[in-house]
Amino acid sequence: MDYAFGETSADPTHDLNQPLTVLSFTPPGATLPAMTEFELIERCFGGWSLTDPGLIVGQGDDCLVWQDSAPLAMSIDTAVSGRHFPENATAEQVAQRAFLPAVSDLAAMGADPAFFTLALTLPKTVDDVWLLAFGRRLRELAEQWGLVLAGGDTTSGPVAVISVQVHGRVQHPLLRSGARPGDDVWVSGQTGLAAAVLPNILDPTLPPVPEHWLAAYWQPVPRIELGQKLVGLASAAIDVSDGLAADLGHLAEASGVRIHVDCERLPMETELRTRFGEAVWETVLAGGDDYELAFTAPAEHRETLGSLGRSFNLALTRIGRVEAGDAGVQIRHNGRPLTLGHRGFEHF
Ligand SMILES: Nc1ncnc2c1ncn2[C@@H]1O[C@H](COP(=O)(O)OP(=O)(O)O)[C@@H](O)[C@H]1O
Ligand SMILES: Cc1ncc(C[n+]2csc(CCOP(=O)(O)OP(=O)(O)O)c2C)c(N)n1
Ligand SMILES: [Mg+2]
Repeated sequence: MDYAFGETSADPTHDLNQPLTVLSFTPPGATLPAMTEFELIERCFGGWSLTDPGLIVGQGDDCLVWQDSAPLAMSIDTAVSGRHFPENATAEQVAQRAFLPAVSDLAAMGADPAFFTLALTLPKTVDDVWLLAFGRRLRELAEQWGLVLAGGDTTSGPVAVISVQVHGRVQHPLLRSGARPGDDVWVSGQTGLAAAVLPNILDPTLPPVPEHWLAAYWQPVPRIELGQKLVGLASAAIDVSDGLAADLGHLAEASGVRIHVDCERLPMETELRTRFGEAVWETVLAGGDDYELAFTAPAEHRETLGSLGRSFNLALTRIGRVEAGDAGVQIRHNGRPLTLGHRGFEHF
């Protein structure tokens, strides 16, 4: 397979409706620039300005060594070409799709970003132009979200596979297991946009969709600040990667509770409803790739959560309630149980 990453552009958010231009790949058989693997890694991933006193030994040795005063939350996520991002994604888009969902796991735990490691498997056809663009965008994101690149691993392989392990400080982690009967169920922002736009991502000849739908897929916003503010308010939290119904299901099982969701309460822009009709419920509840936070909280915190959302200019919507009963999620639409064809993304 010819590996096709896209052209690099100065502004990765620019004109997301345009089809991606594919280029800048060394054709099979052509010679790569005379730079060794180590020189390339050093040029792309070395000398980043963001640093932290906790990093005692960084890139260049067999292990990194980190010392921290607080407990660290750690999570690893893998992004696979053709599975988590399309094969023709640009270098910048690949950086975004690999990094931002990983950071979202820190948000779900209420953790404060500290550092990350990066495991890269790349096809041999990747050239230095691609790698430099990938490194540049990753560096911007790392600075924006406050994660020091502390180490990693680079190999070749048949397709691009990028693993990002994130580490964040957390004294009182938000867990999936704290939901209690009587709690409210909340979600941040709006789910369904990234899933709604996936067909257009895979086939750019489809009619254009709103820019912010494309941005929801290409540049999800980890809810780091919200996660930290939820410590002490939320009883349980999870980030929505697979689908709202599936991820609330994980939370319900971990907490041993029954979660009821009212479709009428789900935050949803009119355009989504108009385009998808009745299929909208599956998009919003089972689409995935949202990276919003779903959480539970005692009813006494309703007002505080309302003003918290307003202070961030981020919708926080009460979408249901927690009850005692068999662990799981019950969805109701117009007072009747709604059965979805599926509840979220599954790899196998
Ligand atoms: N290959 C694995 N080895 C050990 N633990 C795993 C593995 N894959 C997933 N897990 C654990 O299962 C839990 C759920 O994983 P996952 O669905 O990937 O969570 P998330 O959506 O937060 O990334 C996590 O606690 C994770 O550490
Ligand atoms: C090209 C492409 N096809 C399909 C999807 C949809 N998709 C792939 S993985 C996934 C779920 C999230 O990924 P996963 O590896 O399960 O993340 P985790 O739950 O571990 O955070 C979704 C919705 C996508 N993002 N890109
Ligand atoms: Mg994971």
